[in-house]
Amino acid sequence: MVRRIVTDIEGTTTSIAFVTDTLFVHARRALPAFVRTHLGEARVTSALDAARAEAGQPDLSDEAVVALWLRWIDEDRKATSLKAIQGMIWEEGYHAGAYRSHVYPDVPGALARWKARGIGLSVFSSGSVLAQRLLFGHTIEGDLSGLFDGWFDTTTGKKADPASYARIAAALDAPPHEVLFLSDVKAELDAARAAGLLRVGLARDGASPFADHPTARSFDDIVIEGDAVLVR
Ligand SMILES: CSCCC(=O)C(=O)COP(=O)(O)O
Ligand SMILES: [Mg+2]
Repeated sequence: MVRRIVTDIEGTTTSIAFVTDTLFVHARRALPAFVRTHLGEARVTSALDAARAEAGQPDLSDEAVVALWLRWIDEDRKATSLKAIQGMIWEEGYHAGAYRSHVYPDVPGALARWKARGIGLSVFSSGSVLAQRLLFGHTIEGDLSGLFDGWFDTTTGKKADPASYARIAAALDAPPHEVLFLSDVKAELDAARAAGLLRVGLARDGASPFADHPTARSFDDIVIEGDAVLVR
């Protein structure tokens, strides 16, 4: 029986274009001034220190960390410290009404249907838990954040590491074979399978199907019948 669904965000619930062209562009533009303005706040100090640890360079100045973060944005590095500072910047953007997040049109209905059947819904994304809550709280389809009761980011582990999925299943108090993971990235689907989870790959916007994972073009293609997960 599928008791839990855990979904990725970028490329799965939400277009890659929204994340790269809106969120990453805004974070890149706002980052230097944000760090200057909020320097000394515990959460910013902690993100700066985490970046120094991730870089293995404990003596980096604050300005050097900002430069490093900008480079990591350009390289799409999923560094936990970068994701933490991006979440804080996006919070200001969402609250100022600068943007609302994209979700594919099939997402709200499918999530609501699954939840109504008693399936618990969680998120596993490289974006920080703050960024995840903000994204689903400010979508073009309204506030979807209340549909979820579990939020996991890279503080749980890397998305290509099977141990992360074992940890998530344990945190959700569900055996791995009763947890369905949805993602657009093969390495993540491979890792979820290695940990014993069910999985469906999403091939959005004309992407090629996965060779070795069941593939859906939209959440509406996913049919859950007892123990079985079928793709139409
Ligand atoms: C939580 S919104 C921003 C998502 C993000 O920063 C990112 O890098 C996308 O990662 P995902 O694991 O959702 O593909
Ligand atoms: Mg993704």
